[in-house]
Amino acid sequence: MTSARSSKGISRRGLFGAAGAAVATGVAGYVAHSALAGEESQAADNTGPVEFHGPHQAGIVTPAQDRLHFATFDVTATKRDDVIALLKEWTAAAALMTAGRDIGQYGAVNGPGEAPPEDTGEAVGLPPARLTITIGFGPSFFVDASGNDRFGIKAKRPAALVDLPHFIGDNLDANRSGGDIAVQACSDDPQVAVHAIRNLARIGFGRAAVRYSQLGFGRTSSTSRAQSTPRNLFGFKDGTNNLKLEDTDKLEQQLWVQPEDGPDWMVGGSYLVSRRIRMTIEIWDRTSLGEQEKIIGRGKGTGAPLGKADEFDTIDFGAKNSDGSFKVAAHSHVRLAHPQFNKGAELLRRGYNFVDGSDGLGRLDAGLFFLAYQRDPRKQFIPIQQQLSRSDTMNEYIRHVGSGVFACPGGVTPGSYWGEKLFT
Ligand SMILES: C=CC1=C(C)c2cc3[nH]c(cc4nc(cc5[nH]c(cc1n2)c(C)c5CCC(=O)O)C(CCC(=O)O)=C4C)c(C)c3C=C
Ligand SMILES: [Fe+2]
Repeated sequence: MTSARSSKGISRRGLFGAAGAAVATGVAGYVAHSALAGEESQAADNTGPVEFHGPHQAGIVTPAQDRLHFATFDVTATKRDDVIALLKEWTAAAALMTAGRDIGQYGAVNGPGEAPPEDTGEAVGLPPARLTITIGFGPSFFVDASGNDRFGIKAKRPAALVDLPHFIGDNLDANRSGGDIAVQACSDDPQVAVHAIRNLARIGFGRAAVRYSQLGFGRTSSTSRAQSTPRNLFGFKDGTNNLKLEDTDKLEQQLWVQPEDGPDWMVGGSYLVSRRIRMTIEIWDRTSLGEQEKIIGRGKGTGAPLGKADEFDTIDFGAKNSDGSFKVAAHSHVRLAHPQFNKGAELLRRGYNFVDGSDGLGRLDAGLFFLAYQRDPRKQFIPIQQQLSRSDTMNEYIRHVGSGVFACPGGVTPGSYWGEKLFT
């Protein structure tokens, strides 16, 4: 694997340049459509690359892209050196793919005719479309089920990387939970995100096997104030009161692992909790508008807190209706999840809508693939979810069916590889 393409090779970006006029027309059409709909227009150009290297991994505060392909891997290699080699190869491939290039020396179409191509090819001609690839290590990467040190890194397992406890109502499928390594690929083009996971899986053959993967087709949060707030499958704006990349001080307090937290290899990193949350949307769709708004605690049209007019108005948790009940109900989702009732804890939510066909009983297998980054899950996701699982009136309409927790190290510098500090 080389970082430079061969003189024979054609980069995807090169091909994209040739097709630039057609794509530009598409972008212009999209903006015009948005303006007609009265919506805030998205970033003007979602086709370009996102820098892979930096102090933090891309794909966390990066303005949330529209598409997700998430996968977890079980490491089948048993030797430490094989794992390191895999991480090096994955890092090199991720750097190329996020730059919009084929992987390998010869890419998809320029290699010898006798060998399988190094790159699977379905992204040839596509722009990078803001592809980010983010990696995290699960508890099982450090120790096996018997507590044995798998790769000589047991002592480096962060205290914050706890196994998540059982929450009331959990109905977890082991085949959609856990995993030694998680990879989150996000892009504004679904084929680019799928290509990324597929090629990492291909590189991993014989050393790491896909445990499960999840496609997401629409973001359910905004991670920048420049983005409009999208809607989840309940039809509500989701991501209004999220941590945003502009909140730099808060990100240090709530998102990024600090030197005093340790371990060293996690400084500048963050912990990811993933939850596959099935939504019983057929039942939700028969629930009155008033009840839906009471459950969430916000208006369905505006996204404003109940009793307020605008989406970003401050929530008044003391405001009451004439019957003495709280305008933002005592067991509403936003009240129970708000930092005011969680010792100040916040999350950077980065989830996606999913519909994976139907379940054989005429119900859509649909929901929210919840992804949340944080500085310490023991102080953030766990207590918030304990409170939600006990009292949230939304629980009647959702079921947590998959789960994972991963330590995502700090950013990659040129010449280093994902998790290098964990192995040195
Ligand atoms: C444990 C954390 C959370 C889970 C699990 C969760 C699931 C979940 N949420 C929605 C829809 C909405 N959530 C909203 C706000 C919100 N949710 C959480 C946490 C979890 N949600 C937080 C911390 C917040 C912010 C609360 C606040 O500070 O005001 C909203 C309102 C809009 C917004 O602020 O984003 C909606 C809508 C669904 C459908 C869901 C599971 C399927
Ligand atoms: Fe929520």
